[in-house]
Amino acid sequence: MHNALLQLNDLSVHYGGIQAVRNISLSLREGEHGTLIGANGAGKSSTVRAIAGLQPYSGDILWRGASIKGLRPEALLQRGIVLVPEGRGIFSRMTVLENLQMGAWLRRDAARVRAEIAALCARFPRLGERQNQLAGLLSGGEQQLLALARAMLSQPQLLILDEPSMGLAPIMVEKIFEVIGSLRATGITTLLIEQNARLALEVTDRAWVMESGTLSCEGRSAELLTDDRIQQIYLGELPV
Ligand SMILES: Nc1ncnc2c1ncn2[C@@H]1O[C@H](COP(=O)(O)OP(=O)(O)OP(=O)(O)O)[C@@H](O)[C@H]1O
Repeated sequence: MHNALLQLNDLSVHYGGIQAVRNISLSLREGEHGTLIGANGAGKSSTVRAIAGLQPYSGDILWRGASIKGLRPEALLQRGIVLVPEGRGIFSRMTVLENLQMGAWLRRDAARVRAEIAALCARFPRLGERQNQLAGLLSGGEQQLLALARAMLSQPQLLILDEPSMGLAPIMVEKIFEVIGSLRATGITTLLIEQNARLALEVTDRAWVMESGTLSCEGRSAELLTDDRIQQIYLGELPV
């Protein structure tokens, strides 16, 4: 497809004899917000780990039309491909501030980074107030905010979020989704994996449904929200 920022061509991921992802192809345009939904074990995390260079794969992944197969995670980060992994990947024995600084480790514009950290601490006062505390002492929701703020400091062009609401209280899920929704105004392309399919479909443009390693359905998120089969299986709305 023309103008694709990211394109997966026949992507497969194996773990020994287990094939977790089976020849999937999809593309995401610049500025678009996509979501991968599906049951546990469908292959969503394996797919995004492959995109971020954390998982060997067969098939090909193109970034702005050129293959990025075999590139290390740092090289992909330099291109702007940033993954906030399931479980957040916070450095729990480092302070909140040190975690934020880690997000900018490839950057050379120190003054700008300091200004962006100050702005993020003002935007998320819970982080600002706890700058010098160990990140491991934050609540789950605060850690997720920290993971999002740290990812923003890496200047992502594609921000991949793997289960950002996992294990969070409803009030924090709301807050996290407010932040994810606000990314729409930034021009950053996003790819979201989320158990809460309704929320995921509400904040994205395009969706792919994964089942047993394959893509069983794709379409505009707004259309999938009203699709009977999707409603029954993924939105918990059983027919009467
Ligand atoms: N490191 C691994 N070694 C062996 N099998 C794995 C490994 N990681 C994942 N799998 C298997 O690959 C399949 C896909 O897992 P994956 O985590 O990609 O799915 P998922 O859709 O992200 O599910 P979840 O929401 O549970 O994370 C599952 O059958 C899983 O058990």
